[in-house]
Amino acid sequence: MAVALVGLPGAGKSAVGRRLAQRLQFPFIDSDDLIERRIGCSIRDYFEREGEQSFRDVEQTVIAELAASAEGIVSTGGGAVLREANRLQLHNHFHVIYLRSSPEDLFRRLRHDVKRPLLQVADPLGRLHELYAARDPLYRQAAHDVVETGRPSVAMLVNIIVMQLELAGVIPPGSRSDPTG
Ligand SMILES: Nc1ncnc2c1ncn2[C@@H]1O[C@H](COP(=O)(O)OP(=O)(O)OP(=O)(O)O)[C@@H](O)[C@H]1O
Ligand SMILES: O=C(O)C1=C[C@@H](O)[C@@H](O)[C@H](O)C1
Ligand SMILES: [Mg+2]
Repeated sequence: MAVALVGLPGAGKSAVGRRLAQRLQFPFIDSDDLIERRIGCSIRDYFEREGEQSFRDVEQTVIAELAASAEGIVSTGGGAVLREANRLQLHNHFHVIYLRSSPEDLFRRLRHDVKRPLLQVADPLGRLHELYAARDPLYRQAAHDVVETGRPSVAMLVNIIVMQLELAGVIPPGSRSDPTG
């Protein structure tokens, strides 16, 4: 069983992915964490030092490795779908869920964030609109399902995804009952 979450920065891939993995008792892997372990520094520092393309090369290697072992819940970096090779790896080896959020929702969640290098600009909302326009079609190409994240809480999103995974036959029926009530 392998599920990958894709979506823009702040869509909830890490937050939802971690809770989903706990609920289903599957391993949770955040591809950004794997990359940071490999490069030995923060992604933000690596962007500044080596540039985005070098980061994307490391990201592609990590995604290919994850696809080869495809297990558990993987939350991907926001730009993981930019390369076609990554979109194919993800689509072919995972059940991919696109957590779709509007630029306005993302801006509300991330306006105080300083960790996401692509948003450290004068007009982060404008930047989110650009990222959304460029990437929404790519997330849809990679994905098997789309989940709207605007209103539901993280806990509600986990319930929605568990239901979708059951309907898609990715997990057996009965996984839906929430042990926390
Ligand atoms: N549905 C939601 N409702 C309210 N807050 C949320 C929701 N989803 C995520 N958040 C909050 O928004 C912030 C960003 O979420 P998260 O780090 O999971 O995003 P991400 O998709 O992993 O981003 P990145 O691509 O940059 O890694 C976190 O503080 C998280 O708790
Ligand atoms: O949206 C992006 O391009 C990125 C999102 C983050 O998850 C990191 O993977 C990195 O900061 C790049
Ligand atoms: Mg994340």
